[in-house]
Amino acid sequence: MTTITFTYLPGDGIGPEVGQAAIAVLNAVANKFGHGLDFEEHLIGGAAIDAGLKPLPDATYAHCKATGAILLGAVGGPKWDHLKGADRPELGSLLPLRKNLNLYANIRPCKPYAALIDHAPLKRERLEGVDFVVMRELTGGIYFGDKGRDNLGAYDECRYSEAEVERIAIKAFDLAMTRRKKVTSVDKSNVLETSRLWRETVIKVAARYPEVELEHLLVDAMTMHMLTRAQDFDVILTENMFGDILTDEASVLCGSMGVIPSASISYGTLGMYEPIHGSAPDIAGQGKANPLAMILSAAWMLRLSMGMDTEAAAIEAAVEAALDGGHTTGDLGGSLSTSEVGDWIASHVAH
Ligand SMILES: NC(=O)c1ccc[n+]([C@@H]2O[C@H](COP(=O)([O-])OP(=O)(O)OC[C@H]3O[C@@H](n4cnc5c(N)ncnc54)[C@H](O)[C@@H]3O)[C@@H](O)[C@H]2O)c1
Ligand SMILES: CC(C)[C@H](C(=O)O)[C@@H](O)C(=O)O
Ligand SMILES: [Mg+2]
Repeated sequence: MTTITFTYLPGDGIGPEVGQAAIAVLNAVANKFGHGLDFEEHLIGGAAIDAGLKPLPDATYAHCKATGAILLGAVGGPKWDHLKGADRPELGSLLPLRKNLNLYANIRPCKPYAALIDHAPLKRERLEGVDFVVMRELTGGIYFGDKGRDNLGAYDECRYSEAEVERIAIKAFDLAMTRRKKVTSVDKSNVLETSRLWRETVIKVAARYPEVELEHLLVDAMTMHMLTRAQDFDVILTENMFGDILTDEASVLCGSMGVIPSASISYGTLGMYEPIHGSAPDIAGQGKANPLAMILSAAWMLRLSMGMDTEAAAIEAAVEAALDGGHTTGDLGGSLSTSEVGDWIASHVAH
């Protein structure tokens, strides 16, 4: 018997709500396919702080390292906003987890579901045929530079080494080779030196992939192109902060913040899987959160960390069926609660 083994980090706000829904679906997958399910739940972020621990407790980190497969809800929220630096949930837990596990490649897909196109705020012709993936660099750039306050004010240093740009560019070109063979690299090379290095390095890597078309766009213009000609993109390669911002924008194409999953990977099967959204304090505790991004993140964990393609596809088919049948939360026009959507998808997987 194969066992699905992972570390479960519900975190804060809606994290535990969407997490419960994903666990229900993973239970159904384990039953259906005759697998064992072996996970430990650990504290992270604000929940760890409230328990008198560090934002990333040693036991949490040790378990993540041991399983090498992590399913994370979200961290942070207004309750912990007064905290500074590494005492904050985001800086003290999520970022070190990504950095220390060297999860430098963050993959975020954008493919609007057919069932959502009619509900979308954008016109049908802007959405039909959209299918791109953002390859976001996750362990460098301004998030990880020196930051602080001095007598002049405040500063955040942004650094990239050529090696950091090269390895994420390779991931993007490798992915493009399995898709429509186009990479759009997004930078701010008209102003930033890190972006100039980014562009030079991407051009060097591109020379090794003669079949792949390479396009460069400046990030400000990209925010417009993403809404007006999203069909033109296949793999969008970008640095840490630009990727963060552009993928929240991409959620508008997909119908909601609650539908885009992500995988953070490096080499081998090590991976962390989390929705792109945050802890959504405005809807936390009300059963309103859409669990699809978390459920799809669990599917990616099965596929990428465990090689369970069939099991992942079964979850994705159930998500599609839920959308087709209107079994959704309010953000997608439905009337189900978070747990009801999770249970619907779990029972669809089971049959
Ligand atoms: N990976 C993470 O842990 C992560 C990611 C982003 C933000 N955050 C943190 O979350 C907190 C809140 O940040 P924010 O409000 O800017 O962003 P957010 O993503 O939490 O919420 C933005 C908007 O999207 C909605 N939304 C998000 N997820 C949803 C879902 N599953 N279903 C329906 N609606 C959903 C929210 O209600 C809100 O209106 C902050 O502390 C931030 O640092 C954490
Ligand atoms: C919470 C924050 C540090 C995080 C990021 O910016 O990477 C989040 O916005 C995300 O998209 O995963
Ligand atoms: Mg973000």
